[in-house]
Amino acid sequence: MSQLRNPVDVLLRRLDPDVPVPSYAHPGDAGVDLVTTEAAELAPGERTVLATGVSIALPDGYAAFVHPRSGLAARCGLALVNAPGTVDAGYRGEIKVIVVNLDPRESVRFEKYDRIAQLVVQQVEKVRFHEVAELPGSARAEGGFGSTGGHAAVDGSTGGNEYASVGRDREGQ
Ligand SMILES: O=c1ccn([C@H]2C[C@H](O)[C@@H](COP(=O)(O)OP(=O)(O)OP(=O)(O)O)O2)c(=O)[nH]1
Ligand SMILES: [Mg+2]
Repeated sequence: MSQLRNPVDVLLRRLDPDVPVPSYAHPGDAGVDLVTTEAAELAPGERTVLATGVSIALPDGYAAFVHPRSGLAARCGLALVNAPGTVDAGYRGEIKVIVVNLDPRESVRFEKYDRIAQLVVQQVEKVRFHEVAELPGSARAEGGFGSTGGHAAVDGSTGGNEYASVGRDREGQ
């Protein structure tokens, strides 16, 4: 693998000596894979919290985000309940992955040290909130939750149509 450009140094502790130190599979990758230290089987609809065997100390101003692996999502219907999970810079505990089997029929089985998620480290801004009585205007104003059209509103109404489907996004164009 070629050298990474200006990598950020992150201290990592292995809580299980057989867990690999996470590394990028390709130089341009955004995430490093995390493994699980426990075998598990998830029935359809079942969720569990899996240990990864690592804890980290991120520099201040950074956070790590636990993202799903798309291969597992596509093949097994595996999702992360809280995707993306947020690992705070000050968190020193073991990184955990909250998985759910969204497949309606098949169980998902993990063996020890299977790669189950990926960790993306990013810089995060800190903000100061200033309370005001009125916010400045904008083109979007308060429009949201489907205000640009093409799908059902969140209140359950279908905007005058008898059905709601993602396909209406295409039909409306
Ligand atoms: O997928 C995740 C999400 C979070 N965490 C850890 C790191 C994070 O710093 C801590 C707290 O996460 P979060 O703030 O999302 O959870 P909370 O329910 O708000 O807990 P807390 O009250 O401790 O902030 O839990 C994980 O290991 N995996
Ligand atoms: Mg929190």
